[in-house]
Amino acid sequence: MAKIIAVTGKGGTGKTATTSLLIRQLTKGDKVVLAVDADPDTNLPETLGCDTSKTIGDIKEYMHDERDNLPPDVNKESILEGKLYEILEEMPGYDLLVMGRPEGSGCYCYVNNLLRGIMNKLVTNYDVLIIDAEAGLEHFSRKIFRNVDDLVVVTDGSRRGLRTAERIRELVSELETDVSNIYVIANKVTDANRERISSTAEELGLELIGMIPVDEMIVERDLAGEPLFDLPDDSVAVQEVERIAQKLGL
Ligand SMILES: Nc1ncnc2c1ncn2[C@@H]1O[C@H](COP(=O)(O)OP(=O)(O)OP(=O)(O)O)[C@@H](O)[C@H]1O
Repeated sequence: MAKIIAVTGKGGTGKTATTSLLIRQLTKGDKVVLAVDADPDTNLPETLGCDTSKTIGDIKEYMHDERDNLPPDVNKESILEGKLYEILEEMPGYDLLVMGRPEGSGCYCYVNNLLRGIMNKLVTNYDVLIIDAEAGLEHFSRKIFRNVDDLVVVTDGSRRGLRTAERIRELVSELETDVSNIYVIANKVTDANRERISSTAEELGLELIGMIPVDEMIVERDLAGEPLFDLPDDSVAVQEVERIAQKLGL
């Protein structure tokens, strides 16, 4: 069974940057990795340097629209499965799937039910599934992913950010998804706020598994519109993510 890690956090905290650096780290090992961009903003492919435009959202739309036009004797599940494999991007060291746009109006229960079955089957091909999840965790509520081993909440170092992490922890107990562990990563940490972050996290009972410093290399790449995936090994963010990956048993 694949280990499932979901990375979440408020927009702008560095959730996507952190996810892509965790994927970068995973490609250094010999695990078979599936990365899923489940954030409708869809920034992960760009951050990874992957030029993809095909999404699960498009397939869902197709199945939703064509459901009544498909001959009754065709197996809808195999059509959906075939389409899913068509959009599965094979990257060096990992595969990538993009969830894409949110559903249109109408009921998607039928498509989602099919999709859930196929995803559960697909996941068995991998050692690790890493999901860039949206802050509100809607996909989890829709139970596409039933069990998550590690939910990693990325936050900035502010007290408010850490409080958001606390709220996400509360939200998780209301989801119909089983989450085994909840961890917090503080991102864009500076020497000035490092101590304060760890004491606040402790005070709030949050399990802080890493503090990623503000990294000038990330800032430069962001300005130049370059991916973070190929950051050099001496990037301070890369080094901290390496330690975090170890703590996550990756
Ligand atoms: N450790 C870091 N040091 C410097 N800049 C960083 C760091 N982490 C992220 N950033 C920058 O912060 C910005 C937000 O990061 P990112 O896009 O990963 O956030 P996000 O939480 O995924 O937001 P969204 O959901 O809106 O994409 C980007 O410009 C990114 O380059």
